Parts: sequence; structure tokens; C-alpha cells
Amino acid sequence: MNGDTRSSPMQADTITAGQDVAEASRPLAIQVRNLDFYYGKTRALHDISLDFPERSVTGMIGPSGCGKSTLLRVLNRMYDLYPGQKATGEVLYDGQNILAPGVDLNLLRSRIGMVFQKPTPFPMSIYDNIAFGIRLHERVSRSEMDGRVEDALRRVALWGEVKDRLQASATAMSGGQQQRLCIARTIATRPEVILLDEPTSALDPVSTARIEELLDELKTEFTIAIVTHNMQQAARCADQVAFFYLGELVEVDSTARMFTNPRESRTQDYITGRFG
Ligand SMILES: Nc1ncnc2c1ncn2[C@@H]1O[C@H](COP(=O)(O)OP(=O)(O)OP(=O)(O)O)[C@@H](O)[C@H]1O
Repeated sequence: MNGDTRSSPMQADTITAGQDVAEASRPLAIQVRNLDFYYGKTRALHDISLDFPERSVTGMIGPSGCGKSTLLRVLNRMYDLYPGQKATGEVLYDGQNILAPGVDLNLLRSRIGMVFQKPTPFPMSIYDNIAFGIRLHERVSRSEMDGRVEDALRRVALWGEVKDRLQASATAMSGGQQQRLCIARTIATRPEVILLDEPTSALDPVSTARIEELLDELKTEFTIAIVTHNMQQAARCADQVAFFYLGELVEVDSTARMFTNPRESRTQDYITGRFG
């Protein structure tokens, strides 16, 4: 994994079954190939192959327990923190299979950042929440750090709200502010990919709308994968949508096609609310 991966050499020369041709013409940030995932002996993902085009939003939908979060946690090897969990197959990122031994996991997680369902600010100041991740990976001067913190907070439209209280505790912020802070913390380390696991499910509609607007801006620079239970959110935010069912990827296609003319009856049933 080297410095700038924005000009990834990977192209969608092999189009994953069902993947939309327009999406497939973009360079790819991540290619998942024949991925299986096990919690102990239980197989939670079955032979998943899915492309994540660069600088676009991939929405991951499906009923509870179908494996969406599991896949997200594979993409930055978060599962490695838990014994007994195992992934086989390939996840190609920056020309490398990140499931292989010897991958620098700290570096990987700084390149593929993650935002969780519940806002998880560290119990420290707003400033230090952002600075913490940067300090883990880089040595920067105080003035550069000030600039990086300001930039990250501006990107998530928080700067105006917090610039006069950067030393206040992050845990005293509202839920919506905390989630934007967590996104700022993630982008401050300059990742290429941002994984979001139901990032707005604990937020009110106004905070949700702000995060969705933010995603629209962030996708000009970052590759985004978002797990959501909210069909409207997937329709509003995603460029392509992947539908999972019982650990399998049923289909993936452009958002427009997925919500108007899905190929599979299971997808149709799910998006029209017949189950899940
Ligand atoms: N730590 C774990 N140990 C054992 N099985 C697990 C664990 N975490 C998840 N599973 C199982 O793996 C499957 C996929 O779970 P996962 O959380 O990925 O689904 P999901 O689609 O994200 O669900 P939800 O929408 O409810 O968050 C489920 O059958 C779940 O019970």
C-alpha cells in the first residue's frame, strides 16, 4: 500500500454479474472476489464478488442479518480484532489482496476509514478527536495540525459551530454533531475509502439530511460504502446499490435501475417492503 492510490490501475475489465455498465466504466477502488466469511463455523457471507467504483457511493441494503455489516468489516479487516472470525477469497485494494498475511493493518485502516452506527467520539476535546488519528500516522507541526483540524471540521460543516470551543469535550456535542465529528476524524487522516455502517440511524431527520448532503460532497473525493436500512436514503445517496439476502449478494446495479427495474424478484419484494 503506497502513498497516492487515487489513480488506481484497477479497471472494471471483469464486470461483476449484474453490475451496471456505466458504473463499471469507472476505475475501481476495491474489488471483492469470491469472499466467504465465517464467525467460527457459521458462514455469514457466501461467495461475494462486488466492485466498489472510485469516488462514488455504493449503498448496501438487505434485511437484518444478511451480512451487510460483516462485509463492511471485512473491507478494513476490522474482524481481525475478534478471534474465530475468518475471511477467504480476495479483497483487492491498491493492487494488493488485503486479506493476505503481512498487510499493515494500521495503514490499511487509515486508508479505509470507518464510521459506525452510533457516534463514537473519544472522551477528549473536539480538537483532539481530530488530531488523535493524524498523530497516529504522521508527525505534523502544531500550526499544520491546527490547519488539518480546521479543514476536517470545515469539510463536515462543523467549523462554524465549534470553532470557539475546540477544547470543549466532544461528548457534550449533540448526536448529529458527534457523528459529523466522527466523519471529520475519519477524513482527517486522508483515507481513500470511507465505510459507513448505518451512520444516521441514531440521528434526527435534520441531522440525517446534513449527513446525506455531506456524503454528496465527500464522494467527489472519497470512495464511499454505506450500509443502510433506509430505502429512501439509499435512493438519495447511492450511485450503485447492492442487495444482500441470507449472506449472498443477490444483485448490484445502478441506483436508478435497482429501484425501478430490479432483475430479481427478491430485490423487488424487499424494496417494496414485502419482507425485511
Ligand atoms: N460476532 C458474531 N458472532 C456470530 N455471528 C455473528 C456475529 N456478528 C454477526 N453474526 C451473524 O452473521 C450474520 C450477518 O450479520 P451482520 O451483522 O453482518 O448482518 P447485517 O445485514 O449487517 O444486519 P443488521 O442490518 O441487523 O445490522 C447474521 O446471521 C449474524 O447473526
